[in-house]
Amino acid sequence: MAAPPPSSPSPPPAAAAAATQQTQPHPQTPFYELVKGNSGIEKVLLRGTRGFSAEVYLYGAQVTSWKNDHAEELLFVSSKAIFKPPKAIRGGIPICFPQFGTHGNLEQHGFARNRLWTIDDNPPPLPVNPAIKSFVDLILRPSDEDLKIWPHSFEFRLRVALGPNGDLSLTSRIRNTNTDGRSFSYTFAYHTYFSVSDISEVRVEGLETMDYLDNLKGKERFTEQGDAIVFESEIDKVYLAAPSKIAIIDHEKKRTFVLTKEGLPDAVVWNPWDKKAKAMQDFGDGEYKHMLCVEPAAVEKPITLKPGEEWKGRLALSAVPSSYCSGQLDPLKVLQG
Ligand SMILES: O=P(O)(O)OC[C@H]1O[C@@H](O)[C@H](O)[C@@H](O)[C@@H]1O
Repeated sequence: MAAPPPSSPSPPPAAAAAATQQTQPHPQTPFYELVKGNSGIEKVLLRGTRGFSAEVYLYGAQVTSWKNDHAEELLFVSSKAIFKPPKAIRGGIPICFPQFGTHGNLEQHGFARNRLWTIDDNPPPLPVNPAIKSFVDLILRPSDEDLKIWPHSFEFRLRVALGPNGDLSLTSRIRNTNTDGRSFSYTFAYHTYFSVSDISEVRVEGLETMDYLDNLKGKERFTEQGDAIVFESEIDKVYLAAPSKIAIIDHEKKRTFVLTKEGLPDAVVWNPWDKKAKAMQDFGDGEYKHMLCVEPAAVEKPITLKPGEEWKGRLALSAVPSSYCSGQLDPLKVLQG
């Protein structure tokens, strides 16, 4: 379903004003295409200017592709990913809601990532950059089965937008629609899998000196020491109160990913490394070398919403050439370009 291009017939003068209103693209008019993806599941294609593109599966509202103007894939999706329930798709940007990881009694990472979302063609207005022409709004409401495992009524709206410079943004709006007066609490993450040339050539800046919970050590709290984060073995850490900008610098590709997060205090960093990779059915043995998850999240302090309240959490991603000399620049200057 592609949004119609603005047409320009010559209506009679009296009808001209009304016709213009109907045919001019409103800034909120979504420009996307709906096509069949793997396993026959529908996916949304977003196409930006200069060849930028992104894909979003209705299954999990999961972004599975984000390409730059050279058609290079910027996100990692496993060659063994399974595109059907009940598994979440291994790669892209799964959404963890209403639980991150094992921080609660639900299945790992909650159920939003393995539910079928629908397109919301009439979402409540969201302030939008008028330069953004390619976006889609998706919505998830709980089914009767979901209400049995998490007895709360909610509306989860996700907007995925492709900016004029190829930036990708995800805006989540979660509303408590309980009619019995009850609040609910949840944890959340954008479980973003970045594609990297070689994990040993990658560093993450912005998280140094942060406190973190180490999932490999029973969620014990530690403080990161020293410089930027580099990778030599399995990592599974939840950095607490992380800055709003984090950079992933891929030296071999000469590419820097810049993540900007709002409403999401924490950031999870995960790479399974060789042993865990082998144990995962939907992940290739050597694929850990070519991916890194950096996941803007709200983990340590769950978010609580009273009935009628809405929360917003946003992630913006950009991929820029790194004109970066290791250790010689202030990371903040790198982040600000
Ligand atoms: O295999 P899953 O459920 O997608 O989870 C993958 C990983 O996701 C990370 O976010 C968690 O911190 C890890 O503990 C977990 O192993």
